[in-house]
Amino acid sequence: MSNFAIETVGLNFTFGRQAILKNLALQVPKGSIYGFLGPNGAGKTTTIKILLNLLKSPSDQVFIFGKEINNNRIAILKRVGALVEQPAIYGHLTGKENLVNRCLLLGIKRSKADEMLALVGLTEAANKKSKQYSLGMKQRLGIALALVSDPELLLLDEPTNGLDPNGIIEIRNLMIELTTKYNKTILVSSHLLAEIERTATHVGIINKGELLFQGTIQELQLLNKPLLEIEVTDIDRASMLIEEKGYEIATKTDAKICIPFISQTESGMINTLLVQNGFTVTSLSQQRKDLENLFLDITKTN
Ligand SMILES: Nc1ncnc2c1ncn2[C@@H]1O[C@H](COP(=O)(O)OP(=O)(O)OP(=O)(O)O)[C@@H](O)[C@H]1O
Repeated sequence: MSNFAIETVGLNFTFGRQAILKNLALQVPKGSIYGFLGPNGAGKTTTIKILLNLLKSPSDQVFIFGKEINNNRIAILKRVGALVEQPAIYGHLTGKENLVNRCLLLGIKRSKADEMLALVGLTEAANKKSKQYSLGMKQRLGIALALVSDPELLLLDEPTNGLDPNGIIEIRNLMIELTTKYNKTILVSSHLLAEIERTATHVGIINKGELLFQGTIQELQLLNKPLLEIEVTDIDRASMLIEEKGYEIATKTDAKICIPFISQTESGMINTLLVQNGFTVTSLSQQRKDLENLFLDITKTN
């Protein structure tokens, strides 16, 4: 029995002559929230469509619950729910009617609709026309629709795109609840490192169709160590002083110096050092790297 809900083995995919996915080896452990991270155009949606057999993969490259996808399409898809691009919602129907429709279609008892509304926090809006829903409510209804058949695996393509901070938190909490309380496995794509870091247990980073990193969130955090950003007068002389004292300069621009963050105490000591040597420190703050800088680090380490 495979411990992976999803496994791709050297997955290659082309659109015409353009290679979109190159030797992709995803391993999504059962019960995980797997953050599938990459910039626009990296190949996330294409991968998700392949995992749903909406795009056909070469044989023996995609396995869901240990079974090859092309040969076990129906059996696999029964166990998978998805939200890809826009959720398929009928705007003229209420949230509840949308869900009841889906229940009838799948031969599932209607009471499941109320259960799903409660799960995604839409009970109060159940009888409102879904075209009047906010974007966040529509996304939650989309997830509820994907959950009607009680799938073990949920594929969510950028579910927080365009949501306000509250909407993002609601989706985040829902994903955590679904894995911890209901034993689901979730693959969620995003182009935002900070967003993935908040929920994922595992991460895969894709760029131009290649998997640059795959591991646990702890392994990613080891790579993504925070920086101390120092805005100070006379940058060149200040950075010489910092280096003389044995600190490594990560980056330097005309406006600021970044060094690896060590501790609050150490940051205070650097501040004192600069001030005592006649520099004016205008800002001292801890920063996380963004996705682009993380890419540079990963490429360097590889
Ligand atoms: N139907 C198609 N025909 C040809 N090329 C396509 C098609 N769909 C996607 N592509 C190309 O495949 C590449 C990967 O696109 P994909 O949508 O998978 O990326 P993504 O990581 O999901 O990015 P985004 O966040 O922008 O959706 C892009 O270069 C895109 O232009």
